[in-house]
Amino acid sequence: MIRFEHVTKRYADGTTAVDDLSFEVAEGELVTLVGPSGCGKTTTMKMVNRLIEPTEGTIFLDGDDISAIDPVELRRRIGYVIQQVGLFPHKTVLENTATVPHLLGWKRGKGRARAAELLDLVGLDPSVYGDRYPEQLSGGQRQRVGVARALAADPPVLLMDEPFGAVDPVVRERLQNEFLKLQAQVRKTVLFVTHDIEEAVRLGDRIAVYGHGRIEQFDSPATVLGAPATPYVADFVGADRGLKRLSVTPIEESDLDRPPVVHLDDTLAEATARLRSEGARWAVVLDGRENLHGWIPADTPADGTASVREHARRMEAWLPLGAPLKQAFATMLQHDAGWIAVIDEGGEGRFLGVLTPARLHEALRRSIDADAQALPRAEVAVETVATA
Ligand SMILES: Nc1ncnc2c1ncn2[C@@H]1O[C@H](COP(=O)(O)OP(=O)(O)OP(=O)(O)O)[C@@H](O)[C@H]1O
Repeated sequence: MIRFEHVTKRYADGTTAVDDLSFEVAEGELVTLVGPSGCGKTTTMKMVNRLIEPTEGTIFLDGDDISAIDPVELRRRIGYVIQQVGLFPHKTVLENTATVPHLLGWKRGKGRARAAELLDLVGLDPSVYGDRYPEQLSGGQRQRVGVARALAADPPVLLMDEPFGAVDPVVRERLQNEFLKLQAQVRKTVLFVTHDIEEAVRLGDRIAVYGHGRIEQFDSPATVLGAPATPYVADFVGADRGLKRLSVTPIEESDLDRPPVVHLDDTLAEATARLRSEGARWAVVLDGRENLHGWIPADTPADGTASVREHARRMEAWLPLGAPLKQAFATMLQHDAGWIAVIDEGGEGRFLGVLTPARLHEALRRSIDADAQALPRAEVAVETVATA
């Protein structure tokens, strides 16, 4: 979709910002460009929409050499989001979002309808925010308008230059999550510039780690973290890359423990007697369709006729299979839970098992070793020290 072939950019003062760069971004792929300040990320990005012209080499968009495409026509195919959102202060949020459809000569009604749809998509209710002016929004809300505006003409390609750089870490993480959900729906081809390795790892399908004017490594987040190609990359991703891996390592079925299970309609006396005989302190409670309901402690006092249903406790700490280990860890902390329930990814809610801190640790170590040994994670044996 976007292809760089031997692209070099030398500025008039002799600075080589980009040096013989070749890489490709596939359709629907999100590639993050990450590296320290001044390494050529923005220059790379601006060459794609011809805000900057390369000194040498060729850039292709969908197979077309962009130097042969009229820049105005080219920019219609490319949404652009930057850190200083650049909203028009005297226009409302809805008008700002409809800017590009307006420029494209869409009928006013159609442009506004599209703008309202997009505001909704980025989590801003158009009936609440549509008539506000940019100064009446928070920084995070302004960034969302910037994203909505870039998507308004439905361009196949999005260029995003530190779009979440100006907001605090909490809002930033929320915007990143929202953007990932949005991207899962719209599947644009995205080049995303950031100097934050955490952000690059969370968002990118692949990451291009920049050194000076060159790409040092172009790989999946897990590979960049697990097997940095050069000492420079290892240094850039940092000594805590084991921790960062938490965000890119999904919960797999083989990571789960299978504790005792009881059902809502079981009698309490039978259920607790069984748990005690198995030496279990608690059990997961499922409904008739094997979906997660909650949990019950083995020492729940049983009076004659009660069923599990009346004494089961709701389980708030759960995640779908495939969620990153980091989220599992955060969920444990948030709910002060010694384990979390893991359910079917498909959204049916079928209970699969539980993840404990020990198993989480093991999954992380296995994931790191798997990369080093180029093996699937489930096949890696790790030695663990028994704590019980
Ligand atoms: N117009 C210009 N004239 C001369 N040199 C420039 C110009 N624009 C950028 N540079 C230089 O080119 C190099 C790459 O700049 P670029 O903006 O692409 O880096 P970056 O990786 O995006 O940095 P940052 O993260 O700080 O935005 C830097 O050394 C910069 O000083």
